[in-house]
Amino acid sequence: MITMDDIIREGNPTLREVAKEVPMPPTTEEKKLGEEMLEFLKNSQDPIKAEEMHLRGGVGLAAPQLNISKRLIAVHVPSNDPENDTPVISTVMFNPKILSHSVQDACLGEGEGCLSVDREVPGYVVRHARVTVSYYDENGVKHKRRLKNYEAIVVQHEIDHLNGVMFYDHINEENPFSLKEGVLVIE
Ligand SMILES: CC(C)(C)[C@H](NC(=O)Nc1cc(F)cc(F)c1)C(=O)N(CC(=O)NO)CC1CCCC1
Ligand SMILES: [Zn+2]
Repeated sequence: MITMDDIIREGNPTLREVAKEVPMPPTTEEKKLGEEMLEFLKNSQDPIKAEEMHLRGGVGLAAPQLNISKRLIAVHVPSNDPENDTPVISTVMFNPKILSHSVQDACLGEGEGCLSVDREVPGYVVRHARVTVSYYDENGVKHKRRLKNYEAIVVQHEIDHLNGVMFYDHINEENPFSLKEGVLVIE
């Protein structure tokens, strides 16, 4: 199973590569990788397992972070409502693609971090507020899904990893907390 030791950190050139499309349908090995990535996220959000395995609570993971330069991501975003056990999104996406996006932008009020970045990088990471993504599932079936708010941010953060982009590439160097008119701040 995947642990923090399998996650490469900034400085590893793989994080700056453009990952390769996965031919559909995925091979057994690629399907297994997707499942393990999702399992890592679930484990990382389980207090007992996270403590046992020294995992950072993760909501998304891209294959390049495992030094595998393939266009494959996993996202597991829990519901905000503590009463609700159903995650907002929990899926493996092969060859995810942003088909369209809102004019409106958004950012997380607390900025972003990254499982591959062992330091704080303060500043707003401005992204699209809403996106329509297409992707293939582990059976090679094509899906199209509209995402908004936090889950839209997570998927954009992971797709960035497939293009060699790190969250801090989006932060305004002159003024990390500058925001244009109309940008939605997600708390
Ligand atoms: C870098 C880290 C701080 C671990 C971040 N987690 C997170 O932001 N909060 C979190 C953790 C949980 F377990 C449950 C929960 F609802 C929220 C994260 O997983 N990522 C994913 C990543 O590094 N992918 O490559 C960074 C996030 C920043 C914005 C979107 C993803
Ligand atoms: Zn990341």
